[in-house]
Order: sequence, then structure tokens, then C-alpha cells
Amino acid sequence: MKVSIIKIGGNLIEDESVLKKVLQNFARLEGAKILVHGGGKLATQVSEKLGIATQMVDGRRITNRETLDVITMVYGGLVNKTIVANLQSLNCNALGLSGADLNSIKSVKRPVKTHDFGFVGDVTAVNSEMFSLLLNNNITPVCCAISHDGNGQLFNTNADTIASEIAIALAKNFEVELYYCFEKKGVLRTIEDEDSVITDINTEIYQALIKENIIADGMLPKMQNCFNALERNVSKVFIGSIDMLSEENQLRTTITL
Ligand SMILES: Nc1ncnc2c1ncn2[C@@H]1O[C@H](COP(=O)(O)OP(=O)(O)O)[C@@H](O)[C@H]1O
Ligand SMILES: CC(=O)N[C@@H](CCC(=O)OP(=O)(O)O)C(=O)O
Repeated sequence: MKVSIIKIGGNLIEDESVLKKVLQNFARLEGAKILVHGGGKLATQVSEKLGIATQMVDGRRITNRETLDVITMVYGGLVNKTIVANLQSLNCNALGLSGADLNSIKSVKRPVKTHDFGFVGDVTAVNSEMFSLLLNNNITPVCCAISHDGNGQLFNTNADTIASEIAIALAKNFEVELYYCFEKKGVLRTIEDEDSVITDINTEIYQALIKENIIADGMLPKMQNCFNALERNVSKVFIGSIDMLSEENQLRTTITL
């Protein structure tokens, strides 16, 4: 059986009308599928409203107790439930999950090296039996960027990593395709030129693109997650816009080893 894992980034979640279109494309996708969502931008906005400062290091949010409360409310509550309700309206039988729900994703606190990230977890286990059970019953899991340690502690975990870890775990039993959807059509050669999509990137090209400063910021950890997934038996990995799910010949970046 084939399973498609779709991760949607923060810029697709922020705007209600964009999110609706994203979810229509997702709902139309045939076969077993899992949606993973971020929401980092929204968490930053809500933190600001509450007077909580945001600090990011290497694309990861430093998550103190107050920030953990915000991300739990925003990712686990507002964003996850809004997505599930919209998918239900599109006849997609969605079930919203944090990593604690059905023990879906376990993690340990990220070890302190140069920085203490606080309540940020590195994934240690994905409950693939549970995901299989849901998928075999035509239930579509909707996963947010929250994991847990099994002792009652929730952790913030980057959504790209949640998506690749689920993909890797399911690759043991399924043919898995991983789609990273964001606001651009793919990895761009010139960030201002929306159509300058680099259609194929392997590890060698990736290293060259880093040297040329073409790939930077959030794209660096995203691509690391892509290679990590491919190295651990995920069949196909793509980066592109949500249109890559529905339109043939749509520009997108295909990642290979
Ligand atoms: N070459 C590139 N092509 C496209 N985006 C790039 C590139 N280099 C850096 N980026 C940045 O990476 C961002 C995507 O990473 P991130 O914000 O982590 O994604 P997401 O919204 O999916 O969480 C883009 O919004 C863009 O600003
Ligand atoms: C530890 C960590 O940094 N977690 C991320 C999780 C959300 C996320 O990944 O959202 P996007 O996909 O929208 O960026 C964060 O809090 O920003």
C-alpha cells in the first residue's frame, strides 16, 4: 500500500482562504494519507500578543514553559482543530493528534550543547502500528508539531522533522511518499523569481547550492530532513507548492540521494 505524507508550512496556515484551498487539494488526494502541519508563524504572533518574546536558534524555537503553553494552544488546539473541522467538511475523515494522543510520537529533551532549547524534543519513537491501524480504517491522521516523553511532558518538535520521522517509521511497511508543501513552487535558484525552481537536487547539488548561498534559513533543516528520509527507505521526497498534489507537470523539486 502507498501512503502519502504531506507537510504544510506556516505560511499556508496563516491565511484562512489559502488554508481552505490547501485542504481542498489535500482532501482530493486519493489513497492513504497523513497531514502534518506547522504553525510557527502563528505561534510567534500569539506570543507577541501575550507579551512573550520569541527566540529562534538554527530554525528551532527556544521553548520555555510559557512558550510551551502557547504552542500547545496554537498547534494542538487552534490550528489542528481548524484543519480537522475543514477536512470533515470536505468528507475527509480526519483525526487530530498531538504526539501524546495514542502515544503517536515519543521524544526526549534535546540535549544541551551550545544552547538549551528548553521544552524541545528529539523524536525517539513513532507508533507505526497505530498509524497503520488508522490508515487501514480510512482515517486520516492530522499531526501537529508536538511530541511527548511518556512521563507526562509535552515537547515542541519541528513539523518538518515530525513528517520525516513518521515517513521513516511507515517506510518499514508501506511505500511512502513525502511532500513538503510551502508557499513557493519548490527550491528556487533565485528567491525573488517564483519560477526559478531547481527541479532535481541530490546530495552533491545540495552541497554546491549551500556554497553558492542559494539554500539558506529554514530550507537547510528541511533538506536535511529530506535526505534523512531517503536514506531510511522513504521512496520519494518532493518540495513544492500544494498544487504539486493535484496538477500534472506542476513545477516542484524532486530530492534524491
Ligand atoms: N533556495 C530557496 N528556495 C526556496 N526557499 C528558500 C530557499 N532558501 C531559503 N528559503 C527559505 O526557506 C523557507 C522555507 O523554510 P521554512 O520557513 O522552514 O518552511 P515552512 O514554511 O515549510 O516551515 C522559505 O520561506 C524561504 O524563505
Ligand atoms: C522546535 C521548533 O522549532 N518547533 C517549531 C514547530 C512548528 C513548525 O515547525 O512550524 P512551521 O512548519 O510552520 O515552521 C516551532 O515552534 O516553530
